Amino acid sequence: MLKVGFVGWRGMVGSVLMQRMGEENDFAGIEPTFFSTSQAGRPGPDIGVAVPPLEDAFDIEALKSLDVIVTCQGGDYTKEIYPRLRQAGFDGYWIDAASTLRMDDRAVIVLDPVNRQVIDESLDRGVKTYVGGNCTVSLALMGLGGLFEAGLVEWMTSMTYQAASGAGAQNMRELLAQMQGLSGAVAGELADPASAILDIDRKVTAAMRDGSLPTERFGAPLAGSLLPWIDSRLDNGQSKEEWKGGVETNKILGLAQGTIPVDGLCVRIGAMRCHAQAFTIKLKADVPLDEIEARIGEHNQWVSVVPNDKPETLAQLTPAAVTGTLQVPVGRLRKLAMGAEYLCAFSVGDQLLWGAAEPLRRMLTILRER
Ligand SMILES: NC(=O)C1=CN([C@@H]2O[C@H](COP(=O)(O)OP(=O)(O)OC[C@H]3O[C@@H](n4cnc5c(N)ncnc54)[C@H](OP(=O)(O)O)[C@@H]3O)[C@@H](O)[C@H]2O)C=CC1
Ligand SMILES: N[C@@H](CC(=O)OP(=O)(O)O)C(=O)O
Repeated sequence: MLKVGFVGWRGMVGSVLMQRMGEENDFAGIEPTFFSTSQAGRPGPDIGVAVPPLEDAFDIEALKSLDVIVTCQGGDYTKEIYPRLRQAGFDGYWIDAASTLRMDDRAVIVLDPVNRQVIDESLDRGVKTYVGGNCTVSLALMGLGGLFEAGLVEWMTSMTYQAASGAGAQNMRELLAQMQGLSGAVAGELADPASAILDIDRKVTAAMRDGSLPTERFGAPLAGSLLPWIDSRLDNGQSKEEWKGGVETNKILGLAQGTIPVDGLCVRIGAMRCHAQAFTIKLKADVPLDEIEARIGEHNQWVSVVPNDKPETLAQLTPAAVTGTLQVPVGRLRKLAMGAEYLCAFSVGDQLLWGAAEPLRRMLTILRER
C-alpha cells in the first residue's frame, strides 16, 4: 500500500482535495499521514477511519519515509522543502498544487484527461515530480481539449473572468464584505421602491471611492467593479497569470514552447470560485461548426456544449450554474466576423476542482493503480 503524506490539506485547495478523495473513496487504497506547518501533534482530519496525530511538515526525515507527498501548502513551502527533501535522498513522488515547479524540466504538469500520454511516458521514464496546472489553463484545456487533440488550433486568446477564490480564502471573504459595504451604503434607498436610482448609484460609487470598503487583500474594490490585473508584471507587459496561459498550455500538451501561441488578458471579477474565459481561436482550417461542437463535446466526460442561445446560456454557462461541480460547459460557439477560421467560445469551470484539486487527486489515483 502506498504511504502518502498530505501537506496543506487544511487549506482551501486541500479541503476540496480531501472532500473529493472522500467522495471517491480514495483513502481506501493508501496509508495516509497528515502534516501541518502549524498544528503538529493536533488530531488529523476525519476521513472515516482513525488517523494518527498531525506530523510536522518541516520534518524531512518523516517526509522522506513516504512513497508520495501531496502538497497544497503553497509555493513558499515547496521552495523551502522540495530541494532539501530531494537533497536528503527523497526518491518518492511529489504531487504539488503550487506553481513553483511547473516549468521545471524535472516536472510534468498533470491534467490526465488531456495529457495522460505525457504522464504515462514520464512515469515510464522515472519522472517523480507532478504539478497541477494554473486554474485557467487547466479549465481551458478541459473545455477545448477536443480542438487541441485534433491539431486544429493555430493560436488562441483567452480573456479571463477569474473568481475571488483564485486569490485565496481571505479574498473570498473580502469580496463578500465589500458587497455588504455597498448594499449597506444604500440600505434605506433599496427598501424604498420610490427612491431615485441615480441617488443609489451616487452613494454606491462614493462608497467604492471613499476608502470605507475593506481592500487589504485585493488592493482595490472588486464588488461592483473588476480588476484587470492578476499577479505580478513581467518585462514584456504581460501579467504572470497571462504568461502562464502560453507556457503551461504548450507544456501540458507536450509541445515545444511557442508551438501554439496562447495569450490574453486576465481579469478578476466578483465571482466566488468559478473562472470563466472568452476565447478567440484561430483554426488551422475552416472546420464546420457541427464538427467543432462534436470534437469539443466528445473529448471528455466533464465537458458539455451549450447551445448558442440565450435561455440555455443563462441556465448552463454561468458561475452560478457550475460552481461546486466538475462540469466544464463550453458555449457561445460561433464563427467570428473576421473569417471562417476564427472561432469564439466561452467556458466556465470551478477553479478549485478541475482548476486545482482534481488533477492532483487523479494523479494520485494513477500512481495507486500502477
Ligand atoms: N487558491 C487557488 O485557487 C489555488 C491555489 N493553488 C495553490 O495552492 C496553495 C494553497 O492555496 P489555498 O488552499 O488557497 O491556501 P490556504 O491559505 O487556504 O491554506 C494554506 C495553508 O494555510 C494554513 N492555515 C492557516 N490558518 C488556516 C485556517 N484557519 N484554515 C485552514 N488553513 C489554515 C494551513 O496550513 P497548516 O496546517 O500547515 O497551518 C493551510 O494548509 C496556493 O499557495 C497555491 O500555490 C493552486 C491552484 C489554485
Ligand atoms: N492565480 C490564480 C490562482 C492560482 O493559484 O494560480 P497558480 O496555481 O498558477 O498560482 C488566480 O488568481 O485565479
